[in-house]
Amino acid sequence: MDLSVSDLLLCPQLNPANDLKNEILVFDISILHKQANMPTQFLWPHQDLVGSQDELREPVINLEGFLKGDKEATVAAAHLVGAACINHGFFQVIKHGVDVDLIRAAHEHLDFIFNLPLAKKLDARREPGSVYGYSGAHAHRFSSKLPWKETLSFVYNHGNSHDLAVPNYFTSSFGKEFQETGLVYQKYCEAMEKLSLAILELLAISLGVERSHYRKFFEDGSSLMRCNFYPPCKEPGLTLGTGPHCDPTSLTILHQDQVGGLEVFANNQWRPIRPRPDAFVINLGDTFMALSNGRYKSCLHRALVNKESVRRSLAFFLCPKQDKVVRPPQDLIDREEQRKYPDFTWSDLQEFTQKHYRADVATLQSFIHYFLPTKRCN
Ligand SMILES: C=C1C[C@]23C[C@H]1CC[C@H]2[C@]1(C)CCC[C@@](C)(C(=O)O)[C@H]1[C@@H]3C(=O)O
Ligand SMILES: O=C(O)CCC(=O)C(=O)O
Ligand SMILES: [Fe+2]
Repeated sequence: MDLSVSDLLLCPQLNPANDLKNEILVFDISILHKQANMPTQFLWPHQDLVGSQDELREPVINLEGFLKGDKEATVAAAHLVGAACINHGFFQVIKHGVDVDLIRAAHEHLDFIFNLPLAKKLDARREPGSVYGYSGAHAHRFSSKLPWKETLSFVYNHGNSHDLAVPNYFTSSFGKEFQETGLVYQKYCEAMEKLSLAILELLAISLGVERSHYRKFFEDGSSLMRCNFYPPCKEPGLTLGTGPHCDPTSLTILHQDQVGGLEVFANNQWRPIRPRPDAFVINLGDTFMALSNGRYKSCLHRALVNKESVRRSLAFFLCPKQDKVVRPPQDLIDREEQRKYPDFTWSDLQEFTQKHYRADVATLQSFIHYFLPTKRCN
């Protein structure tokens, strides 16, 4: 159900996810590089730009023993995961079992996509209200605080290695010469699904919940894969590659290159994350925070850009099946005094972020406060 303009006007805090007020800017780096000043659409408020050099000392968790079934290693890993998630919802994992050649291929094919002529990329542009497709700075959605990045997002259906949605997306969007790219990302997403379901076991163990509870909740899900391409920027201190936000999704597995720029808000300051070539970055999102009844934190993070080099990251956003009701496990509710969040579906929250609200630091609160009651009225 689309909120009417009057609904949006009644809720001033709602910032329509599509707030275009003037002609659409095209994110064409070959032109933007020649401009003397940063276009105003890319300027961010000072409070979003301040930072520190105090790197976050997040846990870097070795998964080898856990993945081999070692009981002691499993308990130790679950403990480290729990401590990180109570604090800021962010950790890194090493010895994760994902083939290093597959990771390298996923990064190489990312360049094949973003090095295409702009017209070809724009042919695959996201449709309004859809999270899938190519986007240049989200210039077709927003008219201010544009992120200095190009993105490509596509869906991955869990549990079926014969599902051709990913390869078909690439050949239908970019031509049959991208069949290999589609196969690389199909395999990459399968590896992300396997790793995320394993991490969900550690999360369940750390919450004292039946070990397979969350794994079962997500195994028939459809996740979102996103390739991020951050071009160099002449005035990196005036803009952001990705603005401050919590992922509305459940669990994010991110592989970043060695350029650096990812930051997490912890202990009341922005903390740079040191890239590790052998690690995946893991952060919780809003939907998992609700599934933990608020025990674990949705990680507040952002991405900076720099003057010298392109930065690339691969983000796998774990999502449940669209119509699954997001509700904490009963024994967690029984142990807590009260529910922190009402029931909702991922479909409703995703629709909210694509049609009514630009995901930011307060997405879940805004969704529950302004969108759910409206939905319930009909
Ligand atoms: C459900 C989603 C919306 C975004 C992609 C996934 C999970 C992260 C979200 C996002 C990255 C948060 C920051 C703002 C955003 C607009 C972006 O910079 O891309 C968000 C994504 C989106 O709405 O496309
Ligand atoms: O590129 C990064 O390091 C972070 C990107 C991110 O947070 C996102 O795409 O949700
Ligand atoms: Fe994010």
